[in-house]
Amino acid sequence: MSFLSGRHFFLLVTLLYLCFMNENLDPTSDGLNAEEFDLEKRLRPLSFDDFAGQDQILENLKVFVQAANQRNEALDHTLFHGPPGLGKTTLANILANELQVGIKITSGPVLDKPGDLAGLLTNLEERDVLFIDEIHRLSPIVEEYLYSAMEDFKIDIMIESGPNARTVQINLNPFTLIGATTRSGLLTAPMRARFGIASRLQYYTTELLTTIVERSASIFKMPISLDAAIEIAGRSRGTPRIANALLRRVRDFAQIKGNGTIDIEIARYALKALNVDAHGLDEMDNKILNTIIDKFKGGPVGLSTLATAVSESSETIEEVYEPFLIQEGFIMRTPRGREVTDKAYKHLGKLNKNIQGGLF
Ligand SMILES: Nc1ncnc2c1ncn2[C@@H]1O[C@H](COP(=O)(O)OP(=O)(O)OP(=O)(O)O)[C@@H](O)[C@H]1O
Ligand SMILES: [Mg+2]
Repeated sequence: MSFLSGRHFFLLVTLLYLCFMNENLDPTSDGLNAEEFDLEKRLRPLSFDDFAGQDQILENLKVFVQAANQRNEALDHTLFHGPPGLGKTTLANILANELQVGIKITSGPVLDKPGDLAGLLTNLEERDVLFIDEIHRLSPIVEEYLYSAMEDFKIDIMIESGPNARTVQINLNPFTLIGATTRSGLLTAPMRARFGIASRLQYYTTELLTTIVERSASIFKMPISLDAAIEIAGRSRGTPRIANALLRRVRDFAQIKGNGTIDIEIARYALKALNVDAHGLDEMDNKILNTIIDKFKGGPVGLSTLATAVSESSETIEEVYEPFLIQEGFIMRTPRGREVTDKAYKHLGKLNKNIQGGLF
């Protein structure tokens, strides 16, 4: 037994610990309860073919996956960024499926020590995917630890403690890191540079969301008319997650107050009862528009002033809320700041005093 010296024993224990450590996997990282999580899972597309929209991104990914499969190599590290609910987590899972490899899922805030990350990394098999959600929230020390793993597929682990402490380098299986973030502006430059593939997801058109609503309804075995699907899609803020959530609620109304079919009447009735905005704008969207109009005379107002006024961070406004409001023509970005459009006044039923002033 002389080969099992104290040092070797310590190393063995460390490795065993790393192998059995799974607590950082966080399947419900989107913060849903168990039932909603289960429904969400059933609706989540599993292959490229099930995934609607984001055509350019998908076309490229198909090529990269096919090439990696042919060469039997790990796919290059991939970053998905864009507002919540547009399909970043879904695409990470699809990539693992299409690569026919395993996926381990974790998120930035959960990994607070390099040891947590080491546990996940040493458990990856060749070509596996490690998905890190909210990757902008990794602590600097964990992030730095990730660099050599991503670049050279090597990590250093510390063995023993006190005066005998030393590091041992471990080779990892080649793997693919998939990162997702709603706040790409907060990613550090070295982190960003380590992703060979980076894609920004866009909001969905009403047509695309209509097909997503129809697909989800058929998974629920719930008959739905085309006009009802369009109505739900049009109020979903360009976001599949919201479309599916609205569909689930409308389905409840159809089951209890209707005849089990989703037609335009029950869809309108339900959406009214749910207080869903005609354009699908949410509370913060409306707060932003109201604030620019009421406190800043319609703008222009600087981003940080606006952020303070609505008690939200500038980055969140810029990366989560503003893109949709700009795309839908409710606000404009001017060199002097953010300005609401006439469409915003009309939407909120407010008088545009700037135009009135010019008339008299
Ligand atoms: N292109 C799509 N086609 C069909 N369904 C989609 C598509 N994109 C997203 N979905 C649906 O929307 C839900 C939310 O998507 P997902 O969880 O991938 O968003 P996300 O970008 O990871 O959001 P977050 O930033 O909040 O984590 C999925 O469960 C899936 O059902
Ligand atoms: Mg996600």
